[in-house]
This record gives sequence, structure tokens and C-alpha cells, in this order.
Amino acid sequence: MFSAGQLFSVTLTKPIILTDSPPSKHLRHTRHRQFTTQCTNNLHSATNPFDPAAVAASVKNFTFTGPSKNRTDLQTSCAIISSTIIGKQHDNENRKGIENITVVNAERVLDLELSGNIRKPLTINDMSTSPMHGSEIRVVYQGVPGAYSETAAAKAYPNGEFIPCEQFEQVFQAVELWIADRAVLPLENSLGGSVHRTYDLLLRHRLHIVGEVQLPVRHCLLALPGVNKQDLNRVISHPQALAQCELTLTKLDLKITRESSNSTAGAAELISESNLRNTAAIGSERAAKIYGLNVLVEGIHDDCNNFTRFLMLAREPIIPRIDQPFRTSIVFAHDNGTSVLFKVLSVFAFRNINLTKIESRPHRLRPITIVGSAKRFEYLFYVDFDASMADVRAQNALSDVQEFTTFLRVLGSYPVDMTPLCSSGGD
Ligand SMILES: O=C(O)C(=O)Cc1ccccc1
Repeated sequence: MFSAGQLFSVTLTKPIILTDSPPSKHLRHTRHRQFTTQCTNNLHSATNPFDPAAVAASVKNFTFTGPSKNRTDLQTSCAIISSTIIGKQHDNENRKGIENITVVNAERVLDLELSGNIRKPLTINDMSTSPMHGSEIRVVYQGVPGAYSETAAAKAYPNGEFIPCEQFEQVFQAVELWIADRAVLPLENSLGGSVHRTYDLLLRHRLHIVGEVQLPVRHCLLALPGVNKQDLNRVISHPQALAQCELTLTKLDLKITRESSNSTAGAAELISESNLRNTAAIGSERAAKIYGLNVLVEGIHDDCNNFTRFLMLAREPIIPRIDQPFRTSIVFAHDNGTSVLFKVLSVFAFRNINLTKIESRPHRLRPITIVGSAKRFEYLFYVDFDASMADVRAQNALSDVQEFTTFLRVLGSYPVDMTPLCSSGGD
């Protein structure tokens, strides 16, 4: 059985100090490329990310001593996270280190959030899925401007301020450290399947799912102006994008190798920055505009039903409702082989609760059980079902699930994205 002490959590190698001042000259010059890129990219958040002209202008005009000191803080914070945080198993010894974090900012009470299970009471803001205080909500996503995750973030929070982060882990940390208010991460794609990294990090961190967004994804083959298909010997993109275009790439009969990058837009940015004339990226039309690339081939995903489901995460759960369709996500583990899995799933079937997704991931704390001379692989099961936690059927179902399982956690109960899936896009 898991306990809070066994869950992975955050450990900082040295204290993060957030102040209202821009980063020091030293910081400016010593951070690696990612730092510079992120700061530059973060400036996009000051503009409408869907206005390519404004975005292009803001990249050119970027300076550290810009008008918004607080925004500069957000920009640096994401980069600071990347260089100071290590994910480490959370136990009583290292909890001491966590409590040493110093935060010079009255609004950000970091050590409370980090030092264990101290829950803050729900506030009126948590009762709604809309942004807090009517003010700009800071939304962190994985990738760089032009990534599909940014489009998903804008769909979920149209008035948000968007903060790009290079790594998945940093996205979680940014919300945990109050640098951002919400995280948006891809969970699954209708062609490429599950994003395992998101599943694994959902369990290692303590954020709550507060919403979902389903986004149509329209991939294009992007290259520098003047480059033809025959000039290419390499295509780079996010592994999900490569998987979603595999058949079409083969049909195009190009002599190209496939290479992974952190995000689709990151691939476009790399081609542009490094002037790679033999390389194409798979990404959106919007990414092409931002990074000055041409669309060589439009719509290269293998099936037009190419949708990605993104999750929105927050430090606090929202209050579940029953006056609109809600979905609930849980994760559980059990001890006794596959017959228990059948029993667990049947508690939903008996109550006519529709299961929409089942995913299994390795049980990292106990990957194998020895049964006689055989080894049995152990799993964590992630299940999504169509009912709100405010629905008594769901409450009873989970109380039954608890009987059969050694570990059960509700990851969130949140409104289903009911927007019609008809538009083409992702850009
Ligand atoms: O790399 C991106 O643009 C992402 O946001 C991840 C992704 C990749 C492919 C499809 C959907 C999301």
C-alpha cells in the first residue's frame, strides 16, 4: 500500500528564492541555452500567442529589463527549476530539506504545499473552473510557443498567460511552486495512444485534475523557405507526432531518418535557429508562422480523426457537480492478479457507470512479485469513468473498489470537454 511518504515528491538541491527583481547579470549569462530560449519564449505570453505578427515582434524586441518585472520572474523561475530540482523519493529524512525552502514573496506559501499533506481549505475560486479573481491565470505547458499544448492551454484558459517549460517534470513543479496556477499536459492521442510520462508524473506529484480539453491535431511537414522535399534527409518532431504521421511519411517515399524532439514547435524552432536545410519538422501551421518555416506538405497525420486529450492540473481539486457531465480519473493497485481487476471493473458495470479509459503502468515501487519460481509483473491501473464524485453511484463504486485494492487515489473529478469535434486545427 502506498503512503504519502512513499510517493515521489520534490526535493530542491538549494533554496529557490523568488523576488520581485529581474534575474541578476550573473544568472543572465550563466544559464544554458534552454534558459535563454525559455525567457525569450515566455515573452510570447505577454502577447496574444495566436497573433503571429505580435509573437514575431515580441521575440525580436525581447529584453530582460522589460516592463513587467513579475513576468520576468515567471520566466526565470521555470529555468531555475530546471537547474535546481531533482525528483527524489519523499521520506522523512529528506522532508527536512524541503522545509528549508525560503520564499521571499508573501503570496507564495511554498513550504506548506511541499512539506506534506497539509491541505489548504477550498476557496470560492476552487468552486469554478474559470480563472481566479477574474485576473490572468498563469498556465504552464510543456514545449515552446507554437506547441499543441499551448493551443490546448489557450482553449482551456482563453485569457491566460502562458508559460512554456521544456520538461514535463518542470510543468508539475511550476504549479507546485506557485510559479503557475494551472498546468496543461497531453494525456492521450486518438492515433498515437497514451502519453506515459504524464501518467507516471500524475502519480509522483500531488496535483489534481481540474479539467480536460480535446484538441483536433493537424500536422504539417515544415522546412526552411526554399527547401524542397528532395533536400531532406531527416525529420524531427515530438515522438507522438512522428507516430501519428508514420504511414504518411512512409508513403511520401522520402529518404529520411526520424528523430525525436521535446515538442513539435521545438523541432521547428531548432530548424529555424540552426538553419538546418536538410531537416524538416512535423508541427502545426502556427509553429511554421512563428519560426518562419514553409509548409511543405499539409495534413500529414495518418487519419483525419487525430485528436489529443489534454488535462488541466491545479494545486487544489474543484468541487464536483452533477448538473453537467463530469468525468473522474482514479489510479489503483491491487495484490492478487487479474481476477481482482475484473472485480474492480465490475463495480462500475453494475452501476451503469461507463469506463472511458483504462491504462496500466509498471508499479515502480514494487515492479515484480515472486510467485513460486515465477515472476509476476505488477501494475498500477488508471481508470477514467463518466460520473462525478458528487454522484452517489460513483461514491459507492469507489467504496467497493477500496475493498479490492491496496492503493486507491482519486486524481480528479472534472467537466467533460463537450465542444463539438469538428474543426480542423491545432493551429
Ligand atoms: O509537441 C507538442 O506540440 C505537444 O504539445 C505535444 C503533442 C505532440 C503531438 C500531438 C499532440 C501533442
